[in-house]
Amino acid sequence: MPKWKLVTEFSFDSAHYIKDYDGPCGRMHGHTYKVRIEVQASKLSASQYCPHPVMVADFRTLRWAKQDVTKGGLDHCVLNEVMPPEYETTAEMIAQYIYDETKKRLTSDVKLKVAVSETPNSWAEYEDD
Ligand SMILES: Nc1nc2c(c(=O)[nH]1)N=C([C@H](O)[C@H](O)COP(=O)(O)OP(=O)(O)OP(=O)(O)O)CN2
Ligand SMILES: [Zn+2]
Repeated sequence: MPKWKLVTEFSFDSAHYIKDYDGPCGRMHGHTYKVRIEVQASKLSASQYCPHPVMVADFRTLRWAKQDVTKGGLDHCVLNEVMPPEYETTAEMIAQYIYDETKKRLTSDVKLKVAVSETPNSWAEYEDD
C-alpha cells in the first residue's frame, strides 16, 4: 500500500506557568516552543485551500499554531489563558492540545504525531493510536 509521510517544524513564543508547581516553573516565564508535526496517510485528499486530491494535509493547516494568538494560533500569548483548563501547560499537554486541535482539521484516515519542546534538550511527544 502506498504511504506518504509529511513532517513540518515551527516555533512560537509564549508565556506560561505550571499550576501548583513547587519551583521556578510555577512562576510566569516564557519559552520559544518548538513543534514537530508528523502525518501519514495512504491516500491524498482535497483541502481547505485546494479542491484537488493532491495532499495528505496542507502544510498551512498543520502549522496553524504558529500564527499569532489574535489569528487563532498560540504565538505571543499566555498559554494558561488560551488553552482550555483541562490541559495543563506542560510540554506533554501542549502537545496533546495541538494534537487534538490539529486532528479536527484533518480527514479521519490521517495518522498524526505531535512533539513539543520548551528547551533545546527536552521533547514531549503525543499520539493516539
Ligand atoms: N515532564 C516535564 N517536565 C517539566 C516541564 C514539562 O513541561 N514537562 N516543564 C518545566 C518548566 O516549564 C520549565 O520551564 C522547564 O524547566 P527546565 O527543564 O528546568 O529547563 P531549563 O532550561 O531551565 O533547564 P536547566 O537544566 O536548568 O538548564 C519543568 N519540567
Ligand atoms: Zn516552562
